[in-house]
Amino acid sequence: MDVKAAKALQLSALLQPEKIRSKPSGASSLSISREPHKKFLRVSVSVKLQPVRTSTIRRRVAPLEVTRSYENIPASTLESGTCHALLDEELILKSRSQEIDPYLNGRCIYLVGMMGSGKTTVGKIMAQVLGYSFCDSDALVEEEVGNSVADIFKHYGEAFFRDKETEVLHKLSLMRRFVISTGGGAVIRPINWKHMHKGVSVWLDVPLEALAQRIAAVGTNSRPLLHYEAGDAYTRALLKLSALFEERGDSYANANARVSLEKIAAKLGQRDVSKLSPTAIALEALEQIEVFLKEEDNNYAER
Ligand SMILES: Nc1ncnc2c1ncn2[C@@H]1O[C@H](COP(=O)(O)OP(=O)(O)O)[C@@H](O)[C@H]1O
Ligand SMILES: O=C(O)C1=C[C@@H](OP(=O)(O)O)[C@@H](O)[C@H](O)C1
Repeated sequence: MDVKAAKALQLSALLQPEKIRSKPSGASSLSISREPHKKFLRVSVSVKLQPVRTSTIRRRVAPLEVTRSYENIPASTLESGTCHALLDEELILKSRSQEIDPYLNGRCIYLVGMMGSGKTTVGKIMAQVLGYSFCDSDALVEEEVGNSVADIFKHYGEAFFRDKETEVLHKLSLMRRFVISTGGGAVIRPINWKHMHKGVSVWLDVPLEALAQRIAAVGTNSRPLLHYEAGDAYTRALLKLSALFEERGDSYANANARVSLEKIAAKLGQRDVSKLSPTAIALEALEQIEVFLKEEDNNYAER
């Protein structure tokens, strides 16, 4: 074991009671190994915590267990403390997911938002931490039609794609324990909301400039509505995204919870939303879901 790195990764520093509202049960382990070329580390951490009961819902409280392996971490990253932050986030995510689990009661989570808002990236993290399965409604349409989204738009048109999207959302509304990344345009049909309201919906609200940056970086091959023939990628994407948002902004606001990247950045004292990690966004999503679910629970109790 690398002693300097182990010191940098004191487990006690991870157990911040005010953040995770839990206390250690004593079971924790850490192993660190150095890759042969000496620059990279493999870190494996396992922490088991006994949560303190805070919710009003009666439930059995399971211990909180997080096991994470990080491959190819530069030793400098670990020693700088970045690793602490990653592991802290992991524990907080897990704690938050346990907090909302009994209120969710197996209902699916639907992520809505513009193209490139991070529904897939953030959704996978949420599914993992909640012990849910993840699925992407676009991928299900592609599977059913046997073509990529881009080819479906090209050969059959948008209306055909929208019908398939509605069919897929209907099927998903009969399922439990899924985090679903929906297509950016799924919000425009009221019938889709009828399906999505069977679960809990979350709007990932990302400033259009940040979206345009991401789209310009990955290209528009899989996003036919943003396709452009020529010109500056960022400007083209921003123009198209702005036009779409003009039509859809109100529909996204139908979601049960809203995750505003601008608000997260303000909370963290950051100026640039593009610096926010998908994990920090997933954490805010769980917090906003918790707010919605507790309000729903209170309204139910008052009736
Ligand atoms: N928080 C983030 N910071 C930086 N890039 C991100 C973030 N979230 C997603 N991305 C990147 O943006 C692109 C679109 O993300 P994706 O999850 O596919 O969005 P969506 O499913 O909403 O279309 C991907 O290349 C992804 O890696
Ligand atoms: O905004 C839209 O109308 C669309 C978004 C895409 O999904 P992502 O939001 O996952 O890119 C995909 O469903 C299709 O290209 C149409």
